Amino acid sequence: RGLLRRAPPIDEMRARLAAAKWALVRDFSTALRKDVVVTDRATAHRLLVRGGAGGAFCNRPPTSAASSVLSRQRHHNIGSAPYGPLWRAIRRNLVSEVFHPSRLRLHAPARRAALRGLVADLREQCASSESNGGVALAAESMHAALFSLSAAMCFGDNVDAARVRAMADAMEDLIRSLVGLSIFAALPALTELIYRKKWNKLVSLRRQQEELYLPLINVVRDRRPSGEGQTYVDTLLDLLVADDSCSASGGSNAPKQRLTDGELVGLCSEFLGAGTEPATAALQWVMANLVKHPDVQEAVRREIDAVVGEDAEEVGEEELGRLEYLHAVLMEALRLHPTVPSLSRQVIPEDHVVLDGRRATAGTTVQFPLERLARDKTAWADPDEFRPERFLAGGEGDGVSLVAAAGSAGEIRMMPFGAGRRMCPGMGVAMLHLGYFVVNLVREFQWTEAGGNMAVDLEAHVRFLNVMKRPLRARLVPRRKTE
Ligand code: HEM
Repeated sequence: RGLLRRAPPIDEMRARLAAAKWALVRDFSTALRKDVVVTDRATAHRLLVRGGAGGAFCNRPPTSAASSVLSRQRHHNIGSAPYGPLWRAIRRNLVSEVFHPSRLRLHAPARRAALRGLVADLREQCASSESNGGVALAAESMHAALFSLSAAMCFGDNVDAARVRAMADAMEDLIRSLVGLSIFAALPALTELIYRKKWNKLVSLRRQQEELYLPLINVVRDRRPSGEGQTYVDTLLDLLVADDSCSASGGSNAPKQRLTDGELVGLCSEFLGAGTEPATAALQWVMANLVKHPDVQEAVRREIDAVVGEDAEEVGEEELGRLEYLHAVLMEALRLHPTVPSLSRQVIPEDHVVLDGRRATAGTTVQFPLERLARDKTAWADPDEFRPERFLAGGEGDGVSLVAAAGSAGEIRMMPFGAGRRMCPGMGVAMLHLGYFVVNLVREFQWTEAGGNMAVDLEAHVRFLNVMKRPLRARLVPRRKTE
């Protein structure tokens, strides 16, 4: 009886057992992985841009994307696919069919609708919170706006708002679960057996995605072939891909087939997640820095008034190329707060990767920590300071390109979108969305610091992404009258 009384309650014992089991699995996998971290800018350039002599040094370690994990690394999206014909086909489709400038222009109405929705939402929050000084939950509103934009580009702009919200919630749930799931990528069979609960959770999240996405995919399928497809799903339905297992080279003789429903769901999930999450984090970092630096915020406004004029209804996306100071602000925020914390590549037998004078063995994972590389004292003066002027003509960052291979003189000074063949294919559209939202949000509102636990805190929370530890809240004062 005494023993029973002293024993912790059964739930607590279960929790302790689960924690011990988890720690064991995590340690086991860490012990198996061979990680090298590259912090030298010239080495990063040599490896990422020039590749591993012989091979391309273009593979990632197994990822925790749901499709890949649940299929034991057999089904892939762009980010998880091994370097080969499948990756080439689905990446080329995204870059040249969806993100080609002529196609991107077709989504201008969706961008305008997302911006208008965001501005209206922020105005309403200001009005209803007037008693506490117009503090707005900016982070949540930005996420909703960017997610609805990604959903419109993926499925079309007629998806009802409730379903868009359900997809956004499901994505949030998935990302929260992914944080603890890298273990599934490393040791799928073992963890499926002993970490049943997490596995089942992933299965149910994936099922939820299928229930949400497949009816929308079928709507697109049913209305074809009438007219030019404009959505991501349209392009995927047209796509024929070679099976990686049939053709290592991707030659034209390899049999080609349409994507399965499972693959379509995985690719849509990647499009919505990769298209929304890092961009929302980046938008928050930019606006947070503008709250902390009212002089910079004012300078952005002066540039808008000079270039676009005070009376224009909005700053159109075609004006962004003329806003040099705005560009400098975006570059500086991306340098200081790269929203993807680290790039990773995995050495395969064909790669000849030399590190510290020795050839890295196949299986070695090479990490490139982005913030550390971009805050290198030997590359930037006062690297931790937010100073957009450094990117203006004559500044130390003048000419630094986001395509790290271009104009980088054999070293990498920043690469928030990665580098080499696997760099982010969404860079152009991400910069368009960031510029368009920032410039119009600055024009519509005066952004100032809220007090207490609503104050802007630039501390980062680095897990899956590098996000603000305290989501952005700000006191907003509308600057323009509504009609
Ligand atoms: C501010 C926004 C964004 C940031 C900071 C960002 C950053 C990155 C980074 C650092 C990588 C890894 C690159 C490498 O390994 O060299 C990446 C990959 C990727 N990103 Fe983005 N990204 C953003 C927006 C987008 C958007 C809008 C999309 C569109 C759907 C997108 C789709 C992807 C995909 C598919 C990959 C994998 C590429 C591959 O493996 O070939 N990203 N992104």
